[in-house]
Amino acid sequence: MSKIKVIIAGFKGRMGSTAVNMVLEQADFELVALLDPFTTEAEAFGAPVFNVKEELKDLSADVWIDFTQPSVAFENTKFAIEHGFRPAIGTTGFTEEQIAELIEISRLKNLGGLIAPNFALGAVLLMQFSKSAAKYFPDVEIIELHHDKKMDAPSGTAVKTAELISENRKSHKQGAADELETLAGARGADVDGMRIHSVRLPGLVAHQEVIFGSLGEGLTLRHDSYDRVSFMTGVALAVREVMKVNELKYGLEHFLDL
Ligand SMILES: NC(=O)C1=CN([C@@H]2O[C@H](COP(=O)(O)OP(=O)(O)OC[C@H]3O[C@@H](n4cnc5c(N)ncnc54)[C@H](O)[C@@H]3O)[C@@H](O)[C@H]2O)C=CC1
Ligand SMILES: O=C(O)C1=N[C@H](C(=O)O)C[C@H](O)C1
Repeated sequence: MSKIKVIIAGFKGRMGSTAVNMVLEQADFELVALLDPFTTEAEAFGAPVFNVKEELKDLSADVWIDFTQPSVAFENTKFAIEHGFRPAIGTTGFTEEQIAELIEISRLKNLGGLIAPNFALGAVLLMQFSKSAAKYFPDVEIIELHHDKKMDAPSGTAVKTAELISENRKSHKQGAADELETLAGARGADVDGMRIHSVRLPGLVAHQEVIFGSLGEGLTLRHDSYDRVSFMTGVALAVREVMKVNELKYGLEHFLDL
């Protein structure tokens, strides 16, 4: 059987370098190219290194893994789809409109792919459990906690969690009707009246709590990524699964039996 040929964009970064190790460990994957603007290497890990994506346009490859940064993620994904590379995107910061546009382009191209705000299986379960709990606990706040080099806030995971909760929660403003913020931002970001709070501290990796409150009871769901290796089972799964579908999906749950 032929191997799945993989490109990694952002390979010098925290996630990209972890993904390189994962790809090299898979017998059915072949690393065919690496992309990162901030390196002078011509080759690394047996694969050619590129600094700009346009240099990859004639390459023969199956999957484009992307762990870059929010400001380039949309253009990278569009480029991958337009050149026949199935995207497996971990980079966050997409708008709803951008995701809809990319899905549309993937359908026109009949090309599978995935944008996954979180590849950790435990985080995907946390999001699904939160969606279920919201049916019975409509009052909820999301606290996401990350390392202090993170560029975007709120996290992609928190946004996706809020979207899933919204599917089961009637839109309403939480807290006191006459609540007053005496310090701007004290109540966090507002999504349909539920709140997202972003914590950034050295020492953290990626963590999220979803706190539900009701009459005389509370329910707290929490996931912790202590190490970036936590995301790799999901990335490997995505690389294999994007080969089997014909459009871009949003969320790793599309490839899991939940
Ligand atoms: N979906 C998931 O499970 C996870 C997603 N992430 C997301 O992945 C992204 C990367 O995170 P980190 O690795 O921590 O960041 P990082 O800053 O360590 O790495 C980003 C890398 O991308 C490179 N880069 C920047 N522009 C580029 C371009 N145009 N083409 C190719 N490479 C480019 C940078 O030089 C850097 O080496 C973030 O958006 C983060 O939120 C992070 C962890 C898990
Ligand atoms: O930047 C990170 O580190 C992470 N980003 C993703 C997000 O924004 O949700 C996934 C995970 O939380 C780690």
